Amino acid sequence: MLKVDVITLFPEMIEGAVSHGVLGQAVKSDLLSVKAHTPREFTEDKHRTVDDRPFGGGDGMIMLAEPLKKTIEKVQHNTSKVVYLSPQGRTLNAAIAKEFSKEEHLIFICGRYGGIDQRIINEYVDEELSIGDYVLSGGELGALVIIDALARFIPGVLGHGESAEKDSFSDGLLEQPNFTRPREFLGQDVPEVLVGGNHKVIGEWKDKVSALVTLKKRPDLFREYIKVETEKYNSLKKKKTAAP
Ligand SMILES: NC(=O)c1ccc(NC2CCCC2)nc1
Repeated sequence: MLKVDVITLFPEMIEGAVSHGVLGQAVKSDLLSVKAHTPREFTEDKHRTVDDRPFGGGDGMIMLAEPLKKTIEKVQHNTSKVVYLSPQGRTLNAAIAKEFSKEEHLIFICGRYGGIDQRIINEYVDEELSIGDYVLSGGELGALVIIDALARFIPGVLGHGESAEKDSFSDGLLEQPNFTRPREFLGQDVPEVLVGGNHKVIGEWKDKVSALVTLKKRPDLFREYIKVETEKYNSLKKKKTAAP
């Protein structure tokens, strides 16, 4: 079972977010473990200080190395992968989420204020990860986005039949439009094909519309999809001609 430890000054942010919905169910069913730890537990001064002014001046405070070191060393073991949430990291995508879902133990370090002491990054961090090109007030929302995205790849987290492999982005295409009751709403009907019940025709419709939606909204993804599918087709053809 994948174990996730989140190092954060606001443990309730993490605990609250992983106790609802699909994530909450996954934690309850022991498919995933998510625990939060605050460096404040490892301070010794009466103000429980976790930050200090940066050498060289500049705005904002920096998180002290010592409380972070103690927190990391409390949860770390030899198979841990330590990830620091930062705009300087590679940007999260479905492939990275899938990769992370295969880890045994993830430790997410969530910075606050102006960041953390560089010596912690040098000594403990295996990789920095970003959820996009913007600055946030803390790493917690980044950690939660990654935890949500990776959980979908853990067998059993999504209902049977559903799978993250069928998520848009996992097959490289955006999803077709979805409808539920009533059949007519705001003067708009549900596409006939979807109420026809012919699963082969419905599947073909979904594939076609999914490709068209992607072509229209994300032509970059569509080009990549065509490239990947063409490579698959060519390698299949090569195998067929090569095989006796
Ligand atoms: N784009 C991101 O994934 C991201 C991560 C952390 C962050 N802020 C943190 C980093 C150090 C102090 C606050 N901002 C943005």
